[in-house]
Amino acid sequence: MTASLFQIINLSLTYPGRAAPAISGLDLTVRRGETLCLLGPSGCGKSTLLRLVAGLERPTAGAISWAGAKPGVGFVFQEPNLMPWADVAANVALPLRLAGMSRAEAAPLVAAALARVGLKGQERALPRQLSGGMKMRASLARALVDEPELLLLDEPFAALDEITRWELNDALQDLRSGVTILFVTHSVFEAAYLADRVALLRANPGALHELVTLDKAPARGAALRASPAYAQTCAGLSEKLRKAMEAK
Ligand SMILES: Nc1ncnc2c1ncn2[C@@H]1O[C@H](COP(=O)(O)OP(=O)(O)OP(=O)(O)O)[C@@H](O)[C@H]1O
Repeated sequence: MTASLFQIINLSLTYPGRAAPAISGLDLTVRRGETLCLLGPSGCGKSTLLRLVAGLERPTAGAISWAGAKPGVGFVFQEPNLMPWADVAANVALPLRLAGMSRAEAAPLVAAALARVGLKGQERALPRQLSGGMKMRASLARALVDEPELLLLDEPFAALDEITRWELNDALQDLRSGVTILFVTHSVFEAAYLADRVALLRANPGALHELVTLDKAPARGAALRASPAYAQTCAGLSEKLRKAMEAK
C-alpha cells in the first residue's frame, strides 16, 4: 500500500452568489507518486478541485489534510501563459527568480528542466517562435523547475492537435517519476494512457462517482496505444463516464 500524499475529506465548495455547490462532500486519498486523472462532464468541478488542492480557493466545508508538510506545487493550465516578451529561459526561471534566486544560480536548474521536457537548447527562443506543443513544454518546464512534489495539470493539452497531444503525453510519462500528478482531462483516451487511477466525477453537484484503478500498462508509446489492453481500458472508462454523466 503506497503512502498517501494528502487526503481530501468531505470537501465542499459553494461559490459566493451561487445556490448550488460546485463540489459537495468529496472524499479522496491521493497517493504519493501516482498519476491520478480527474475525468467527468463539463461543470462537475474538476478545475475547482485542483484550485482547492493548490490553496487558490478555500473550501466551504471539509478539508485537505497533508500527510506531512505541504509540498511544493506546480500548476499548468490549458493556456501556456508564457510572458511573450521574455525568452524561454526567463519564462522557465520565473518561479526561481520570484523566490529570490539569481539568474546565474537559476541557469543550471532551467537547463535541467528544459532537458526534462525535451526543449534542450531552446533557452533563447521567444514564445512566438515556438509551436503550440513547444510552448506547452516550456510551461511544463516552468512548473517543474523548482522540483515540486505535486504537479497539478488542468487540461494542459486540450488545445493541441492530436499528434502533439500524444507527444506531450509521452513527455509526461517520461518525467513523472518521483512526482505526484493530478491531471484534469475530458479525454478518456488520455486518462487511459496516463493514469494509475481515474477519479470519475459527476455534476450537479460535483461529487466523486467512482474511483477506478487501472492495470499497469504493459507497454508505452505507440505500442501501448495499439494494444488490445489499452482499447479495453478506453472502452471501460467510456462506459463508466457515460454512467457518471447519467447519475443524479
Ligand atoms: N469563480 C467562480 N464563481 C462562480 N462559479 C464558478 C466559478 N468557477 C466555477 N464555477 C462554477 O462551478 C461549477 C464547477 O466548475 P469547474 O470549472 O470547476 O468545472 P469543470 O469540471 O472544471 O468544468 P470544465 O470541464 O467545463 O472545465 C460550474 O457550475 C461553474 O459554473
